[in-house]
Amino acid sequence: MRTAMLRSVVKRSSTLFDAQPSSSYVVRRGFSSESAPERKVAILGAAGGIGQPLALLMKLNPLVSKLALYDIAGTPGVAADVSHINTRSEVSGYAGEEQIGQALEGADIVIIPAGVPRKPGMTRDDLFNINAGIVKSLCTAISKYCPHALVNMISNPVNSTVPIASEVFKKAGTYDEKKLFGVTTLDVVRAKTFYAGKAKVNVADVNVPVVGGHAGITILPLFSQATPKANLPDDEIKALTKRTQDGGTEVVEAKAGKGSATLSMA
Ligand SMILES: NC(=O)C1=CN([C@@H]2O[C@H](COP(=O)(O)OP(=O)(O)OC[C@H]3O[C@@H](n4cnc5c(N)ncnc54)[C@H](O)[C@@H]3O)[C@@H](O)[C@H]2O)C=CC1
Ligand SMILES: O=C([O-])CC(=O)C(=O)O
Repeated sequence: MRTAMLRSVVKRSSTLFDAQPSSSYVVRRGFSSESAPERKVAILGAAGGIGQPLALLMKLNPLVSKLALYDIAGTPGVAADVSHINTRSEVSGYAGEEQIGQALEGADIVIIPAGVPRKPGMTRDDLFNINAGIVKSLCTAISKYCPHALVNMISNPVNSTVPIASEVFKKAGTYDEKKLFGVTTLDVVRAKTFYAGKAKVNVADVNVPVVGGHAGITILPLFSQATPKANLPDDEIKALTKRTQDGGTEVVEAKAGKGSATLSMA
């Protein structure tokens, strides 16, 4: 899904890498390829639990030519580390609000895992007050510096942060419903894994559509449409549905206060 999205992106110009790097951020040159198109990806919240493995995966993606890693702190170190991987993209680290413009300028895709994660006993909605403000300010910057970028919202509660982003973009006159995504792929990933285990089929062959939102009962895995067909009894379908809906809580509880899903998410 990520690859399909990246393939649909049109090249846009970027001036960032023509400039001399200042001492406050790092620019590391990667290996270039003549034939692959130029595409810049910016990760906002790149020093966090999701941001770091996501930065690694983006660095491994041959469709990415520039990777901008932005966070309030810690990104020069993450950028230095990831930049040593021998793939084509140039990696830059940006820390602090005064550098967000440089991080976003020319970005084709912006991925946002910035914000606080849940602790045991919390719902995703409990994150609203703090994450709403973070998302609002980041989306305001996106409107200003890369208004045409595809925006992938990971920060929770996704059911609310996506509407917040759309309102910010509408106010700025940059809203395009085809370019704003709430990232709920993890629900599909979980539904496939849990179904394969119950149905005793190869997980690589499994497809399970999931519709709705990204919190509790708003997550609707359609196991009736799952393939390969397995004719599981109703009680097993109910249990699979509940486990998929509660998958995030399962990880939050297992991590016991050290955050929520990061690796399966990235
Ligand atoms: N959509 C989904 O499927 C999932 C969403 N999440 C959500 O993703 C978010 C991040 O989770 P983690 O990476 O585990 O948290 P984390 O706390 O490990 O990392 C968050 C990062 O965001 C940064 N940050 C905070 N305010 C910022 C700002 N104004 N600008 C830029 N960066 C800022 C922090 O410095 C930190 O590095 C949480 O809200 C979590 O609930 C988590 C798992 C799955
Ligand atoms: O449950 C959480 O807080 C994180 C999340 O969205 C998930 O793992 O699906």
